Amino acid sequence: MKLLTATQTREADAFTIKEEGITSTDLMERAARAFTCWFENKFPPGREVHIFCGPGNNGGDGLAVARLLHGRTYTVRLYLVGDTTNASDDFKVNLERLPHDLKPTQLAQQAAMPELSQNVCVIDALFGTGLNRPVTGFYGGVINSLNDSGACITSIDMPSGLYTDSQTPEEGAIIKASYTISFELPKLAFLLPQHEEFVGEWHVVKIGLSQQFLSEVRADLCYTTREDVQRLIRPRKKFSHKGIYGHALLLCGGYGKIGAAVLAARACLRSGVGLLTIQAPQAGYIILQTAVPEAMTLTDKNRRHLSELPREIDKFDVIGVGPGLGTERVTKTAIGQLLATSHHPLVIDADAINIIAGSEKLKAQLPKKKAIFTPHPKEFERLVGKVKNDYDRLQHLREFCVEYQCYVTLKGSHTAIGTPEGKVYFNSTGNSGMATGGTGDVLTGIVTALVGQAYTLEEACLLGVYVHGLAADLALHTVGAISMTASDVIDHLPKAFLHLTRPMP
Ligand SMILES: NC(=O)C1=CN([C@@H]2O[C@H](COP(=O)(O)OP(=O)(O)OC[C@H]3O[C@@H](n4cnc5c(N)ncnc54)[C@H](O)[C@@H]3O)[C@@H](O)[C@H]2O)[C@@H](O)CC1
Ligand SMILES: [K+]
Repeated sequence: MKLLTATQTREADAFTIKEEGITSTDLMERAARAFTCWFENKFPPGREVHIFCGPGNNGGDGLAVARLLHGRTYTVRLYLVGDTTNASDDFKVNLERLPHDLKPTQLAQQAAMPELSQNVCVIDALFGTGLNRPVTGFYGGVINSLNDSGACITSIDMPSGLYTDSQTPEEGAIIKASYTISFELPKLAFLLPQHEEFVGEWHVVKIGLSQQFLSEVRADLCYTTREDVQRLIRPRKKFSHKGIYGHALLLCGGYGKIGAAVLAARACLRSGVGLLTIQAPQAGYIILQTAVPEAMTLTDKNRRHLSELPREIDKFDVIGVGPGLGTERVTKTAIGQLLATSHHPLVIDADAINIIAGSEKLKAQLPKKKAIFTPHPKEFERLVGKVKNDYDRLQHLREFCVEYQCYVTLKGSHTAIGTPEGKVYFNSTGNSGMATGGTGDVLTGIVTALVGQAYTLEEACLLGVYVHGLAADLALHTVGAISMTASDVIDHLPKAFLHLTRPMP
């Protein structure tokens, strides 16, 4: 699914209106109905609902929603905020359409703000995608009062004051919504961690924007949905054998962190790899042979740390490297050797990222279009330097992927996958239970297995990250977020793959 900018959203609206031969007021009515339908399912009738409308079409939505909720036994209080004499045309049409027994209150100064108790619902229809400057002055004061009221705020389309696809200036006030109901598609702003307190829980409601426009519009940012990844999965063939599904090598584990190798290996095996070999320091031999009997284990000459590469390295289809390695000198040398000599696709995680991040020479040796980095935000900063905010991080992500012609899965609540072409895909699965040690090692194992099975690197990133989050979402039902461990995520991989290979409901 593509993510559109505010400008593209306006174009999509206009295209739809033209294509269907409807008026913009008709489209607004559709949006208002879709919002109202969500609202009615969430909040039982009889609730007191205070709706605050700004001067644009977002305010127009608010007026139409007020009319619809008023007709459905909610107690509606309606406020027109600021100067609405130059309001948008559709705002004016919907103002006219208000029933006689629903009289709006004009709010022109801060002192007129109503007292709101904590148990009322507030609908925020001040500004949507048409915001073109930071919200200050009177409107800023209104936003701050709404935030301070403690009432449950539901925002129409956007939390008012938040920019849709760029950094909101510091001085701008922003609504802190409990819920944000977005029309047709999510917005980039929803996917960035720094906006959590403003966006709250977000949902998308469909308003029937033109499918032709959406399929033809150029977008470098996407949001990966179940349909997107289901299209990628290749069913296994009846006459297949283990040789077809790739031989993966994991260079993982160090003294005290052999568990990381166990997790990566178990996840790799649960993700369909044909054969798996692990090269680990001697300290890991018995542990790995016992914990992961399906994998072959090669022992390093070093007792505690990785210090060498396997002799027959050419026979492997993919190499996953990093979890639990440590950054000893011998290990740095081995990683240097790997980048200097091997031509394999590489999945690079944890300490392997840290080692490469510290050396321009190693970065320059990265094989073009053959490396996938799987950093968490701190590891990513080691690669690219300190970032100022989430938009800056995204910019660095795109630049790094283009410069080094590599893939990066930047882990987070909506893991962002950067490609050598400068595209970014945001993931849609996963939950806070994954914020625990070892889940990254699991991702390394999954992505390594998929590359081994000859998925393209982009496909392996998209599918791997999605299925990793999906397994955690399924684990949520049995173990919950607090108790979830990395092993629980592995244990739910079979269900996750089953889920994806079943037809859509
Ligand atoms: N265009 C369409 O056909 C549709 C639009 N829809 C709604 O329309 C919204 C976009 O509407 P608009 O483009 O009219 O924009 P908005 O309603 O988001 O805001 C535009 C108005 O706010 C003013 N404004 C912007 N920034 C301000 C600031 N910082 N302080 C004070 N005033 C400020 C502008 O001068 C303008 O009057 C969407 O978010 C959505 O809610 C939906 O009804 C679906 C259909
Ligand atoms: K809004």
